[in-house]
Amino acid sequence: MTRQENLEAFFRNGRTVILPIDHGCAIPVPGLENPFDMIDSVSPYVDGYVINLGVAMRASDSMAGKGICLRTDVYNVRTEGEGAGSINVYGIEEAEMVGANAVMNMLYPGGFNERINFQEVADLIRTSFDLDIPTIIEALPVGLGQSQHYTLEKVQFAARLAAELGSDVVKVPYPIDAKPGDFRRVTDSCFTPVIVLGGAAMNDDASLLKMVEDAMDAGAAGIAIGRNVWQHRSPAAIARSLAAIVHEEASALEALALLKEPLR
Ligand SMILES: O=C[C@H](O)COP(=O)(O)O
Repeated sequence: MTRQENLEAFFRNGRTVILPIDHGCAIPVPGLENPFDMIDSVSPYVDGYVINLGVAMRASDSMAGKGICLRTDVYNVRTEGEGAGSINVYGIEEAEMVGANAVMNMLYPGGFNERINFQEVADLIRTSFDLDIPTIIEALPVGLGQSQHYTLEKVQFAARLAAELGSDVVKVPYPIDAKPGDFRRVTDSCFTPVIVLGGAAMNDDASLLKMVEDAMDAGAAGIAIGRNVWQHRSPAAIARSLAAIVHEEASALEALALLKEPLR
């Protein structure tokens, strides 16, 4: 497949709903004990998955026709501590080996380890051209779980840095200080598609859906939301509501009402 064809595996009309279930390489994962059951249950509502090599090696039928993004770094928050950064352990060859359509790696501008991290990301992007497998760089100011640093100004810089380094798609947190419309500053200053992650489970459907509505209204190309889906009381129902906002231009209120409708 060409680089563009691989990228298009994740997008429908330029928009995407990706389910990341790669958290087992970084943080405890209550709710994700069986990643394959999770993949089966949300499959009708998502366009792709972010997974680690161990899951990718055991790909299930429900993943057929979906975009597969291989996580290339690892980070154990329990031993390293928050903000310690991650280590790049896999690359483009492993992605090809498991038939992935993209790779994902963290970028931590302002992190204590940024010199090594920037070089690892650059090396990954450079080698991605050898096999035409695109990169989705997850740009987090300072580090994973450092949400106090996820301000509009720092997220805007992080997104731009990822794009400048050559990422095909940039994934960022929704800024903690963004008012409706403010996220446009991030999407306007980033010349790649920008997708939004979810962070720790909010346990607040209305706030989650409003955040996604605001992000999409401000030019986001989609979402890669993990814990707020797979730790939800009904992962399939919340995935359906998120997909309604991203793909059908449902409002947050309509998506909230949809949560009460039975699943097919
Ligand atoms: O790869 C995982 C992402 O960081 C998104 O996951 P999250 O929505 O649980 O933050």
